[in-house]
Amino acid sequence: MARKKIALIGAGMIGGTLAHLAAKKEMGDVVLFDIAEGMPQGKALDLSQCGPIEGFDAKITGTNDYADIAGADVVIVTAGVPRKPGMSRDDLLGINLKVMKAVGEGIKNNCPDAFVICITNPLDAMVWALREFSGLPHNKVVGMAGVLDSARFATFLAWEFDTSVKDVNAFVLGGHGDTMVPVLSYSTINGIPVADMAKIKGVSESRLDEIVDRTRKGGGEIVGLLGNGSAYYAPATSAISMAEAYLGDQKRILPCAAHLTGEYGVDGLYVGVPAVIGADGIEGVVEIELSDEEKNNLQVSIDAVKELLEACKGLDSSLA
Ligand SMILES: NC(=O)C1=CN([C@@H]2O[C@H](COP(=O)(O)OP(=O)(O)OC[C@H]3O[C@@H](n4cnc5c(N)ncnc54)[C@H](O)[C@@H]3O)[C@@H](O)[C@H]2O)C=CC1
Ligand SMILES: O=C([O-])CC(=O)C(=O)O
Repeated sequence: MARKKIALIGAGMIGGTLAHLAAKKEMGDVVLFDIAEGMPQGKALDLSQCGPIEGFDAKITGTNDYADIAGADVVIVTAGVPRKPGMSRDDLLGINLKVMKAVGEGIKNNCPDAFVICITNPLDAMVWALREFSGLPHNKVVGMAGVLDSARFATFLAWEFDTSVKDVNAFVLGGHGDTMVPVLSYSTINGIPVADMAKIKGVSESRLDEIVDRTRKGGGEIVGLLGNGSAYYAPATSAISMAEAYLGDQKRILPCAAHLTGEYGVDGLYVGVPAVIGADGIEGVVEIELSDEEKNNLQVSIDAVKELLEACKGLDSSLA
């Protein structure tokens, strides 16, 4: 069987990390695309030279030509600009929307059968715009955020309960902004609801609220610490798990920005929900029961995403 082809659009911090992970896991041959000349070629050369040490068989190439992503099975998009301290993700909308237009056309013209994972921020608006510009089926274009946000939530819960992260199953719904909805009622420590574990361990409700708040602001915390750029190791790892679910037809239920057509009362938007990823891309959305408070919080997050889509339509009339 021929090797799969993974195209990475954007060869910056996340793009380079994605290339390394994809090669190390032998997911397929990797093409790193960027508009910066020389940079993707340089990273590809450097990463290729990990091969003899790590013992992976994967061809890694760098390019500035969209023709080289032809026939890709998976495309992961990180092209664009990250935020700086003091900025919100939404401040990136204008600049990254133009990038999505170019990337969407590149994908449409070269690999229209690919499964496309968008990472560029502001995520829920950019994945929607990328889908519009590329014209690919909605089930083949998805946004990565929920896996990352849930991993942050899980990390903080594991630290609080002094337990292995392997036993924590934490869950975040909604848009990838400060209004995201970490859902404690569906988060467990090896099946034990977090609320029960909190009682056992003497963790107060207000402490759990602090963990929820830290999760919501998890991206900003790292932006503030790095001083230049944003998180990249965990974002890349998250997207790789989604690509693996597709390539391996794993039917994993992963929180991701999926196109909704009525689920959760939402029509025509991309919002973070539990979605099944398999060989057909997004094969379904799982609708879970939420409390009134959780529903209200989700609505706030959905409204924030809607506002961003209106802003996109105002900036690019082809989206209106
Ligand atoms: N969805 C999520 O959970 C997360 C999203 N992000 C977002 O991911 C994006 C990328 O982050 P990093 O890799 O850290 O940024 P980076 O700045 O290191 O890399 C971005 C790359 O995109 C390239 N680029 C710019 N315009 C392009 C175009 N038209 N075509 C192709 N490439 C182009 C740049 O030359 C640069 O190499 C940012 O928008 C960031 O906010 C970051 C972390 C998590
Ligand atoms: O916070 C940012 O700008 C990058 C991002 O989306 C994250 O790390 O969650």
